[in-house]
Amino acid sequence: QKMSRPSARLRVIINHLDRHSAGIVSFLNRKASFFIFIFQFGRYTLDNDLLTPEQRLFYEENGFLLIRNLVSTQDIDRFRKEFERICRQQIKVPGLVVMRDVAIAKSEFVPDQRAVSKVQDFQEDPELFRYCSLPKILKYVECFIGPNIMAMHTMLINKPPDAGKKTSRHPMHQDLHYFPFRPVDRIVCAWTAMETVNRQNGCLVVLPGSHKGTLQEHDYPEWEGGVNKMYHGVRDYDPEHPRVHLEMEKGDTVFFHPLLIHGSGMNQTPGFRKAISCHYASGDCYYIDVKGTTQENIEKEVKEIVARRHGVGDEVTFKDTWEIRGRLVQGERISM
Ligand SMILES: CC(C)CC(=O)SCCNC(=O)CCNC(=O)[C@H](O)C(C)(C)COP(=O)(O)OP(=O)(O)OC[C@H]1O[C@@H](n2cnc3c(N)ncnc32)[C@H](O)[C@@H]1OP(=O)(O)O
Ligand SMILES: Nc1ncnc2c1ncn2[C@@H]1O[C@H](COP(=O)(O)OP(=O)(O)OP(=O)(O)O)[C@@H](O)[C@H]1O
Ligand SMILES: O=C(O)CCC(=O)C(=O)O
Ligand SMILES: [Fe+2]
Ligand SMILES: [Mg+2]
Repeated sequence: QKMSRPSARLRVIINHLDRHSAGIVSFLNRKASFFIFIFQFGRYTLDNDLLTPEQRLFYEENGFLLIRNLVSTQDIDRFRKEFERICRQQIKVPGLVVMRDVAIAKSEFVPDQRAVSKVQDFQEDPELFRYCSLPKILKYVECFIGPNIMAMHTMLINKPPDAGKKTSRHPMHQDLHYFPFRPVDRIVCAWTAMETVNRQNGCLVVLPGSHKGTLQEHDYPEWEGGVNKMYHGVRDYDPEHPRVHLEMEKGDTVFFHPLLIHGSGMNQTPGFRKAISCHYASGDCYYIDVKGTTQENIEKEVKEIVARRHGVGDEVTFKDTWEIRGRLVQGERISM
Protein backbone atom coordinates (compact mmCIF):
# COMPACT_ATOMS: atom_id res chain seq x y z
CA GLN A 1 0.00 0.00 0.00
CA LYS A 2 2.66 2.48 1.16
CA MET A 3 4.94 1.40 -1.69
CA SER A 4 2.52 2.57 -4.38
CA ARG A 5 2.87 6.18 -3.16
CA PRO A 6 6.24 7.48 -4.28
CA SER A 7 7.74 10.13 -2.04
CA ALA A 8 8.42 13.64 -3.25
CA ARG A 9 12.05 12.93 -3.94
CA LEU A 10 11.29 9.79 -5.87
CA ARG A 11 8.89 11.83 -7.98
CA VAL A 12 11.60 14.34 -8.72
CA ILE A 13 13.84 11.54 -9.91
CA ILE A 14 11.12 9.96 -12.03
CA ASN A 15 10.22 13.31 -13.58
CA HIS A 16 13.83 13.91 -14.43
CA LEU A 17 14.20 10.52 -16.03
CA ASP A 18 10.94 11.08 -17.91
CA ARG A 19 12.29 14.21 -19.49
CA HIS A 20 15.14 12.21 -20.94
CA SER A 21 13.28 9.20 -22.17
CA ALA A 22 10.04 8.10 -23.74
CA GLY A 23 7.62 5.21 -23.96
CA ILE A 24 8.95 1.87 -22.85
CA VAL A 25 12.27 3.37 -21.78
CA SER A 26 10.44 5.68 -19.46
CA PHE A 27 8.50 2.76 -18.03
CA LEU A 28 11.69 0.81 -17.36
CA ASN A 29 13.34 3.84 -15.83
CA ARG A 30 10.41 4.27 -13.49
CA LYS A 31 10.94 0.76 -12.25
CA ALA A 32 14.71 1.17 -12.11
CA SER A 33 14.58 4.50 -10.32
CA PHE A 34 12.19 3.05 -7.79
CA PHE A 35 14.68 0.36 -6.88
CA ILE A 36 17.53 2.83 -6.93
CA PHE A 37 15.56 4.89 -4.45
CA ILE A 38 14.84 1.94 -2.19
CA PHE A 39 18.36 0.55 -2.11
CA GLN A 40 20.72 3.42 -2.66
CA PHE A 41 19.50 6.96 -2.20
CA GLY A 42 19.80 8.80 1.04
CA ARG A 43 22.75 7.01 2.59
CA TYR A 44 25.66 8.97 1.14
CA THR A 45 23.84 11.94 -0.42
CA LEU A 46 21.00 14.19 0.74
CA ASP A 47 18.03 15.60 -1.16
CA ASN A 48 19.14 18.59 -3.19
CA ASP A 49 18.44 20.54 -6.36
CA LEU A 50 21.99 20.48 -7.65
CA LEU A 51 23.06 16.92 -8.39
CA THR A 52 21.43 15.10 -11.26
CA PRO A 53 20.11 11.62 -10.40
CA GLU A 54 23.04 10.23 -12.38
CA GLN A 55 25.57 12.20 -10.31
CA ARG A 56 23.87 11.19 -7.10
CA LEU A 57 23.85 7.57 -8.06
CA PHE A 58 27.49 7.80 -9.10
CA TYR A 59 28.54 9.07 -5.66
CA GLU A 60 26.38 6.49 -3.91
CA GLU A 61 28.00 3.69 -5.92
CA ASN A 62 31.59 4.93 -6.21
CA GLY A 63 32.21 7.20 -3.23
CA PHE A 64 33.45 10.14 -5.29
CA LEU A 65 32.18 12.69 -7.78
CA LEU A 66 34.34 14.67 -10.18
CA ILE A 67 33.09 18.12 -11.22
CA ARG A 68 35.04 19.62 -14.09
CA ASN A 69 36.07 23.26 -14.19
CA LEU A 70 34.49 24.22 -10.85
CA VAL A 71 37.06 26.65 -9.45
CA SER A 72 38.11 29.61 -11.57
CA THR A 73 41.62 30.16 -12.91
CA GLN A 74 41.68 33.55 -11.15
CA ASP A 75 40.99 31.98 -7.77
CA ILE A 76 43.59 29.26 -8.28
CA ASP A 77 46.20 31.79 -9.37
CA ARG A 78 45.54 33.71 -6.14
CA PHE A 79 45.99 30.55 -4.04
CA ARG A 80 49.24 29.85 -5.85
CA LYS A 81 50.56 33.37 -5.17
CA GLU A 82 49.68 33.09 -1.50
CA PHE A 83 51.40 29.70 -1.28
CA GLU A 84 54.53 31.21 -2.84
CA ARG A 85 54.47 34.03 -0.27
CA ILE A 86 54.36 31.39 2.48
CA CYS A 87 57.27 29.45 0.94
CA ARG A 88 59.35 32.63 0.65
CA GLN A 89 58.50 33.27 4.32
CA GLN A 90 57.05 36.67 3.44
CA ILE A 91 54.10 35.97 5.69
CA LYS A 92 53.68 33.96 8.83
CA VAL A 93 50.41 32.13 9.37
CA PRO A 94 49.46 31.09 12.92
CA GLY A 95 48.93 27.34 13.25
CA LEU A 96 50.22 26.54 9.78
CA VAL A 97 52.12 23.24 9.43
CA VAL A 98 54.78 23.22 6.74
CA MET A 99 55.87 19.79 5.64
CA ARG A 100 58.88 18.82 3.53
CA ASP A 101 59.32 15.56 1.72
CA VAL A 102 61.15 13.06 3.92
CA ALA A 103 63.84 12.54 1.25
CA ILE A 104 64.63 16.27 1.45
CA ALA A 105 64.08 16.72 5.20
CA LYS A 106 66.59 13.95 5.91
CA SER A 107 69.20 15.22 3.42
CA GLU A 108 71.99 17.77 3.76
CA PHE A 109 70.21 20.59 1.90
CA VAL A 110 70.16 23.97 3.60
CA PRO A 111 66.72 24.94 4.89
CA ASP A 112 65.65 27.49 2.29
CA GLN A 113 66.35 25.07 -0.54
CA ARG A 114 64.13 22.45 1.00
CA ALA A 115 60.98 22.10 -1.00
CA VAL A 116 57.68 22.47 0.79
CA SER A 117 55.66 19.37 -0.04
CA LYS A 118 52.52 20.39 1.80
CA VAL A 119 51.06 23.08 4.00
CA GLN A 120 48.32 22.09 6.38
CA ASP A 121 45.94 24.01 8.61
CA PHE A 122 45.70 27.29 6.73
CA GLN A 123 42.46 28.25 8.47
CA GLU A 124 44.11 31.47 9.71
CA ASP A 125 45.22 32.54 6.22
CA PRO A 126 42.23 34.48 4.82
CA GLU A 127 43.48 34.23 1.24
CA LEU A 128 43.90 30.42 1.20
CA PHE A 129 40.88 29.88 3.41
CA ARG A 130 38.73 31.58 0.77
CA TYR A 131 38.90 28.21 -0.97
CA CYS A 132 36.94 26.59 1.86
CA SER A 133 34.14 29.19 1.65
CA LEU A 134 33.72 29.33 -2.13
CA PRO A 135 29.94 29.19 -2.73
CA LYS A 136 30.50 26.89 -5.72
CA ILE A 137 32.20 24.34 -3.47
CA LEU A 138 29.77 24.70 -0.56
CA LYS A 139 26.77 24.09 -2.82
CA TYR A 140 28.16 20.64 -3.57
CA VAL A 141 29.33 19.97 -0.04
CA GLU A 142 25.79 20.62 1.19
CA CYS A 143 24.53 17.75 -1.00
CA PHE A 144 26.68 15.34 0.98
CA ILE A 145 26.67 16.66 4.53
CA GLY A 146 23.78 19.11 4.79
CA PRO A 147 23.52 22.89 5.40
CA ASN A 148 25.61 23.14 8.59
CA ILE A 149 29.18 23.05 7.35
CA MET A 150 32.44 23.03 9.28
CA ALA A 151 35.81 23.23 7.50
CA MET A 152 37.83 20.76 9.59
CA HIS A 153 41.06 20.20 7.72
CA THR A 154 42.82 22.24 5.07
CA MET A 155 45.80 21.39 2.88
CA LEU A 156 47.70 22.70 -0.08
CA ILE A 157 49.67 19.79 -1.48
CA ASN A 158 52.76 20.58 -3.54
CA LYS A 159 53.88 17.10 -4.52
CA PRO A 160 57.59 17.45 -5.31
CA PRO A 161 59.47 15.85 -8.17
CA ASP A 162 60.43 12.45 -6.81
CA ALA A 163 63.93 12.57 -5.36
CA GLY A 164 64.57 9.04 -6.59
CA LYS A 165 63.27 7.10 -3.60
CA LYS A 166 59.56 7.11 -4.44
CA THR A 167 58.88 9.15 -1.30
CA SER A 168 56.59 11.46 -3.27
CA ARG A 169 53.96 8.71 -3.27
CA HIS A 170 51.05 8.87 -0.89
CA PRO A 171 50.09 5.37 0.26
CA MET A 172 46.54 4.17 -0.20
CA HIS A 173 44.48 5.25 2.80
CA GLN A 174 41.10 6.29 4.14
CA ASP A 175 40.99 9.84 5.49
CA LEU A 176 38.65 8.76 8.30
CA HIS A 177 41.68 7.17 9.95
CA TYR A 178 42.71 10.71 10.98
CA PHE A 179 39.29 11.89 12.18
CA PRO A 180 37.84 11.33 15.66
CA PHE A 181 34.40 12.52 14.59
CA ARG A 182 31.29 10.93 13.16
CA PRO A 183 28.92 10.09 11.56
CA VAL A 184 31.14 9.05 8.69
CA ASP A 185 28.59 9.84 5.97
CA ARG A 186 28.41 13.50 7.04
CA ILE A 187 32.08 14.10 6.19
CA VAL A 188 33.35 14.92 2.70
CA CYS A 189 36.57 16.07 1.10
CA ALA A 190 36.84 18.62 -1.72
CA TRP A 191 40.11 18.35 -3.66
CA THR A 192 40.84 20.78 -6.50
CA ALA A 193 43.60 20.41 -9.08
CA MET A 194 45.63 23.64 -9.33
CA GLU A 195 47.09 22.54 -12.67
CA THR A 196 46.92 19.51 -14.95
CA VAL A 197 47.24 16.46 -12.73
CA ASN A 198 47.94 13.18 -14.47
CA ARG A 199 49.63 9.85 -14.07
CA GLN A 200 53.03 11.37 -14.77
CA ASN A 201 52.93 13.91 -11.95
CA GLY A 202 51.02 11.72 -9.49
CA CYS A 203 47.27 12.12 -9.74
CA LEU A 204 44.84 10.75 -7.19
CA VAL A 205 44.26 7.02 -7.43
CA VAL A 206 40.98 5.70 -6.02
CA LEU A 207 39.36 2.34 -5.37
CA PRO A 208 35.77 2.95 -6.51
CA GLY A 209 33.14 1.62 -4.11
CA SER A 210 35.59 1.16 -1.23
CA HIS A 211 33.58 3.73 0.77
CA LYS A 212 31.00 0.99 1.33
CA GLY A 213 33.48 -0.93 3.48
CA THR A 214 34.61 -0.19 7.02
CA LEU A 215 37.60 1.69 8.39
CA GLN A 216 40.70 -0.47 7.87
CA GLU A 217 43.79 -0.79 10.02
CA HIS A 218 46.43 1.73 8.94
CA ASP A 219 50.19 1.66 9.39
CA TYR A 220 53.35 2.89 7.70
CA PRO A 221 53.85 0.91 4.50
CA GLU A 222 57.13 -0.98 4.27
CA TRP A 223 58.73 1.12 1.57
CA GLU A 224 62.48 0.81 1.04
CA GLY A 225 63.03 4.49 0.27
CA GLY A 226 61.17 5.68 3.37
CA VAL A 227 57.75 7.21 3.89
CA ASN A 228 56.62 10.65 5.02
CA LYS A 229 55.63 11.32 8.59
CA MET A 230 51.97 10.42 9.19
CA TYR A 231 51.52 8.96 5.72
CA HIS A 232 49.86 5.81 6.96
CA GLY A 233 48.49 3.33 4.45
CA VAL A 234 45.88 0.60 4.70
CA ARG A 235 47.54 -2.49 6.06
CA ASP A 236 47.59 -5.48 3.70
CA TYR A 237 46.93 -3.27 0.70
CA ASP A 238 46.35 -5.41 -2.38
CA PRO A 239 48.04 -3.69 -5.35
CA GLU A 240 46.00 -5.87 -7.71
CA HIS A 241 42.70 -4.31 -6.66
CA PRO A 242 41.05 -2.46 -9.61
CA ARG A 243 41.71 1.26 -9.33
CA VAL A 244 40.92 4.44 -11.16
CA HIS A 245 43.40 7.22 -11.90
CA LEU A 246 41.70 10.61 -11.62
CA GLU A 247 43.33 12.76 -14.26
CA MET A 248 42.19 16.33 -13.81
CA GLU A 249 42.64 19.80 -15.29
CA LYS A 250 43.14 23.05 -13.42
CA GLY A 251 39.96 23.88 -11.49
CA ASP A 252 38.47 20.39 -11.68
CA THR A 253 37.26 19.30 -8.25
CA VAL A 254 36.62 15.87 -6.83
CA PHE A 255 34.38 15.34 -3.80
CA PHE A 256 34.99 12.10 -1.97
CA HIS A 257 33.81 10.08 1.01
CA PRO A 258 36.19 9.64 3.99
CA LEU A 259 36.16 5.84 3.67
CA LEU A 260 37.13 5.89 -0.01
CA ILE A 261 40.54 4.25 -0.32
CA HIS A 262 42.82 6.61 -2.23
CA GLY A 263 46.43 7.65 -2.61
CA SER A 264 48.66 9.20 -5.22
CA GLY A 265 51.51 7.93 -7.33
CA MET A 266 54.97 9.35 -7.58
CA ASN A 267 55.73 12.58 -9.37
CA GLN A 268 57.94 11.67 -12.30
CA THR A 269 58.05 15.20 -13.73
CA PRO A 270 60.35 18.09 -12.79
CA GLY A 271 57.41 20.27 -11.69
CA PHE A 272 55.66 20.47 -8.32
CA ARG A 273 52.12 19.06 -8.64
CA LYS A 274 49.70 21.33 -6.79
CA ALA A 275 46.27 20.72 -5.34
CA ILE A 276 44.20 22.43 -2.65
CA SER A 277 41.75 20.61 -0.43
CA CYS A 278 39.39 20.90 2.49
CA HIS A 279 37.66 18.25 4.58
CA TYR A 280 34.22 19.28 5.71
CA ALA A 281 32.02 17.83 8.44
CA SER A 282 28.47 18.62 9.42
CA GLY A 283 28.10 21.06 12.31
CA ASP A 284 26.10 18.38 14.10
CA CYS A 285 28.77 15.71 13.94
CA TYR A 286 30.13 14.59 17.32
CA TYR A 287 33.51 13.52 18.64
CA ILE A 288 34.32 9.93 19.52
CA ASP A 289 36.93 8.39 21.79
CA VAL A 290 39.29 6.35 19.59
CA LYS A 291 40.68 4.32 22.48
CA GLY A 292 40.58 0.63 21.69
CA THR A 293 40.02 1.28 17.96
CA THR A 294 42.34 1.09 14.94
CA GLN A 295 42.79 4.89 15.22
CA GLU A 296 44.77 4.65 18.46
CA ASN A 297 48.10 4.71 16.59
CA ILE A 298 47.38 7.99 14.80
CA GLU A 299 46.07 9.57 18.02
CA LYS A 300 49.36 8.68 19.70
CA GLU A 301 51.42 10.19 16.88
CA VAL A 302 49.42 13.41 16.74
CA LYS A 303 49.75 13.83 20.50
CA GLU A 304 53.51 13.29 20.28
CA ILE A 305 53.87 15.97 17.58
CA VAL A 306 51.71 18.44 19.52
CA ALA A 307 53.72 17.73 22.68
CA ARG A 308 57.04 18.34 20.90
CA ARG A 309 55.87 21.43 19.09
CA HIS A 310 53.94 23.15 21.87
CA GLY A 311 55.56 21.62 24.92
CA VAL A 312 52.27 20.38 26.33
CA GLY A 313 51.38 17.03 27.82
CA ASP A 314 48.29 14.86 28.01
CA GLU A 315 46.03 17.84 28.69
CA VAL A 316 45.66 18.40 24.95
CA THR A 317 43.51 15.62 23.55
CA PHE A 318 43.13 14.33 19.98
CA LYS A 319 39.65 15.87 20.03
CA ASP A 320 41.10 19.26 21.08
CA THR A 321 43.43 19.32 18.08
CA TRP A 322 40.39 19.08 15.79
CA GLU A 323 38.11 21.35 17.78
CA ILE A 324 40.73 24.12 17.58
CA ARG A 325 41.17 23.83 13.82
CA GLY A 326 37.51 23.57 12.85
CA ARG A 327 35.85 26.69 11.38
CA LEU A 328 32.18 27.20 10.61
CA VAL A 329 31.67 28.17 6.96
CA GLN A 330 27.89 27.83 6.65
CA GLY A 331 24.90 27.37 8.98
CA GLU A 332 25.37 26.45 12.63
CA ARG A 333 28.14 24.94 14.73
CA ILE A 334 26.03 22.59 16.82
CA SER A 335 28.18 19.89 18.41
CA MET A 336 31.57 20.27 16.74
C1 LIG B 1 43.07 13.38 5.88
C2 LIG B 1 44.39 13.97 6.19
C3 LIG B 1 44.51 14.35 7.65
C4 LIG B 1 45.46 13.00 5.77
C5 LIG B 1 46.82 13.56 5.92
O1 LIG B 1 47.01 14.70 5.96
S1 LIG B 1 48.09 12.46 5.91
C6 LIG B 1 49.53 13.42 6.26
C7 LIG B 1 49.48 14.01 7.56
N1 LIG B 1 50.59 14.78 7.69
C8 LIG B 1 50.71 15.64 8.65
O2 LIG B 1 49.85 15.80 9.48
C9 LIG B 1 51.92 16.44 8.64
C10 LIG B 1 52.82 15.92 9.67
N2 LIG B 1 54.00 16.63 9.60
C11 LIG B 1 54.40 17.43 10.55
O3 LIG B 1 53.73 17.63 11.54
C12 LIG B 1 55.74 18.05 10.36
O4 LIG B 1 56.02 18.23 9.04
C13 LIG B 1 56.85 17.22 11.05
C14 LIG B 1 57.01 15.87 10.39
C15 LIG B 1 56.54 17.02 12.53
C16 LIG B 1 58.15 17.98 10.91
O5 LIG B 1 57.96 19.31 11.31
P1 LIG B 1 59.06 20.15 12.04
O6 LIG B 1 59.26 19.60 13.38
O7 LIG B 1 58.66 21.58 11.89
O8 LIG B 1 60.30 19.93 11.08
P2 LIG B 1 61.81 19.69 11.36
O9 LIG B 1 62.44 20.07 10.09
O10 LIG B 1 62.23 20.37 12.62
O11 LIG B 1 61.93 18.12 11.55
C17 LIG B 1 61.83 17.45 12.78
C18 LIG B 1 62.17 15.98 12.55
O12 LIG B 1 61.17 15.40 11.65
C19 LIG B 1 61.83 14.93 10.49
N3 LIG B 1 60.94 15.14 9.35
C20 LIG B 1 60.64 16.32 8.80
N4 LIG B 1 59.78 16.16 7.83
C21 LIG B 1 59.55 14.82 7.77
C22 LIG B 1 58.75 14.04 6.95
N5 LIG B 1 58.01 14.57 5.98
N6 LIG B 1 58.72 12.71 7.17
C23 LIG B 1 59.46 12.15 8.13
N7 LIG B 1 60.24 12.85 8.94
C24 LIG B 1 60.28 14.19 8.75
C25 LIG B 1 63.12 15.69 10.40
O13 LIG B 1 64.07 15.04 9.66
C26 LIG B 1 63.51 15.77 11.85
O14 LIG B 1 63.97 14.52 12.28
P3 LIG B 1 65.25 14.37 13.25
O15 LIG B 1 66.34 15.13 12.57
O16 LIG B 1 64.81 14.98 14.55
O17 LIG B 1 65.47 12.91 13.30
N1 LIG C 1 52.36 -1.24 -0.62
C1 LIG C 1 51.55 -0.21 -0.77
N2 LIG C 1 50.77 0.18 0.28
C2 LIG C 1 49.94 1.22 0.16
N3 LIG C 1 49.82 1.95 -0.97
C3 LIG C 1 50.57 1.59 -2.03
C4 LIG C 1 51.46 0.53 -2.00
N4 LIG C 1 52.08 0.43 -3.21
C5 LIG C 1 51.61 1.41 -3.97
N5 LIG C 1 50.69 2.12 -3.28
C6 LIG C 1 49.95 3.29 -3.73
O1 LIG C 1 49.25 3.01 -4.91
C7 LIG C 1 49.05 4.21 -5.65
C8 LIG C 1 49.62 4.10 -7.05
O2 LIG C 1 51.02 4.09 -7.00
P1 LIG C 1 52.00 4.02 -8.21
O3 LIG C 1 53.30 4.62 -7.80
O4 LIG C 1 52.02 2.66 -8.78
O5 LIG C 1 51.38 5.06 -9.21
P2 LIG C 1 50.59 4.83 -10.51
O6 LIG C 1 49.75 6.04 -10.60
O7 LIG C 1 49.95 3.51 -10.54
O8 LIG C 1 51.72 4.94 -11.56
P3 LIG C 1 51.98 4.05 -12.84
O9 LIG C 1 51.34 4.83 -13.95
O10 LIG C 1 53.45 4.02 -12.87
O11 LIG C 1 51.39 2.71 -12.59
C9 LIG C 1 49.77 5.29 -4.87
O12 LIG C 1 48.85 5.91 -4.00
C10 LIG C 1 50.79 4.50 -4.12
O13 LIG C 1 51.30 5.23 -3.06
O1 LIG D 1 47.18 15.13 -3.07
C1 LIG D 1 47.48 13.98 -2.76
O2 LIG D 1 48.47 13.43 -3.20
C2 LIG D 1 46.60 13.21 -1.83
C3 LIG D 1 46.70 13.69 -0.45
C4 LIG D 1 45.81 12.95 0.49
O3 LIG D 1 45.10 12.09 0.13
C5 LIG D 1 45.83 13.32 1.91
O4 LIG D 1 46.69 14.12 2.31
O5 LIG D 1 44.99 12.82 2.65
FE1 LIG E 1 43.74 11.44 1.80
MG1 LIG F 1 51.86 1.89 -10.71
